[in-house]
Amino acid sequence: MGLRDNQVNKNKSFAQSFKHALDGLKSLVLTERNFRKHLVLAALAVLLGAVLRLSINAWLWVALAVFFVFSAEVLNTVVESIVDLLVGNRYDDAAKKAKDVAAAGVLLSALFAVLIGCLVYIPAVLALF
Ligand SMILES: Nc1ncnc2c1ncn2[C@@H]1O[C@H](COP(=O)(O)OP(=O)(O)OP(=O)(O)O)[C@@H](O)[C@H]1O
Repeated sequence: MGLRDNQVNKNKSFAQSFKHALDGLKSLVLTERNFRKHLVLAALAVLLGAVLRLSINAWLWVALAVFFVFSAEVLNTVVESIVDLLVGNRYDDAAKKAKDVAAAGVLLSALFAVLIGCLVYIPAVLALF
């Protein structure tokens, strides 16, 4: 992934912790296709929100939905990585359950985002007419 510095001991400073968190973000963007799709959709939601001049209350709901989806993607990627580390390419029922449930978390968060999107953007668009 191009992120290896071979460190295996604990971070010694906030700067080091922060750098590794940024490495994680970089890894998400570079390796997770679904995360990139959600990033683009979030950018579009922010753009549309700016055009529609959403209220602060509406922005809070949009932000909650966006970060909920991002968090679910992060958790999904963590689960996939750990499962792959443990079982590799071998089929395993527990591995399937872990990956499927993690994916279900992303699906639930995306449904929540769609719900918030409808509740926030439809009235904002209708208010233009
Ligand atoms: N080792 C395994 N044992 C059993 N089933 C597995 C295993 N690895 C993957 N699967 C099944 O294949 C599906 C896809 O797994 P994969 O690791 O490719 O996820 P992915 O393509 O990264 O998923 P996503 O679309 O969420 O990014 C899993 O949801 C699971 O049902």
